[in-house]
Amino acid sequence: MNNKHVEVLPDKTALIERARERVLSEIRTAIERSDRATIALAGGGTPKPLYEALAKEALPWDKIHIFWGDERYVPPDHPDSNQRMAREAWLDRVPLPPENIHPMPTGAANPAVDARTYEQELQAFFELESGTFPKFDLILLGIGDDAHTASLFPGTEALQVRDRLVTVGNKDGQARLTFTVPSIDAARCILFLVSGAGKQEALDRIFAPEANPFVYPARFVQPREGQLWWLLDDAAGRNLGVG
Ligand SMILES: O=C1O[C@H](COP(=O)(O)O)[C@@H](O)[C@H](O)[C@H]1O
Repeated sequence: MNNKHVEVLPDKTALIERARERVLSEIRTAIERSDRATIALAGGGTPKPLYEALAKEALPWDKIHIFWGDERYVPPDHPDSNQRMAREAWLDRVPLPPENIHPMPTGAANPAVDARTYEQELQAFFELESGTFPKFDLILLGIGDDAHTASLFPGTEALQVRDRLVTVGNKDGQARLTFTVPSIDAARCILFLVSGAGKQEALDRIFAPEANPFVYPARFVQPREGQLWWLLDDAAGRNLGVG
């Protein structure tokens, strides 16, 4: 796959700085191409300093639309909410028009209903024909120690869903909302951020020539036409033999 780029940065500070550069470049390119930039965010701890760095940028915020690639099934003010983290670290600190923020809904008391609602929002926003997937300008992703990405967890039904944009993920019996594999793979650019020794083993399996993607779900991420970036810090990526 010649659209795959892997970089190992010396430490987390360098990783975040490189990610900031890449995100700004993708935003610039998208706005030049279509006068708007569509970005789907990751949750978890790794991207938080990136979001804090982006909050300091002067950008054409009215042209930037923010979505999420996955969400914990909790209210938006819950400490585990991916939306809450991104709002606190970034979105609430910049003049983004409220209508440019497109959180995953979690209020229906039924994750399948909320997944369907978000799917419809994406279909309307991207003006999608039935059976097609949105081309996000950028999808940010992380991985867990178990090689999950977004909320696509090992051995779960969500991994098999190919006819939906958004589905219900399952982390140890707890519902999540998540982009499906084809929704991720349709993006123009996918940027993984991975930090820390705890991710080393998972990365080794994700990058191995052969391993079961149902066990190591991040292996499913293989964009059809878009660019795939893996930015790793040394603690995570030192076994991979990448310069
Ligand atoms: O639960 C999640 O975990 C992954 C990885 O999170 P991290 O804390 O190890 O950075 C994240 O990418 C995903 O969006 C999130 O919901």
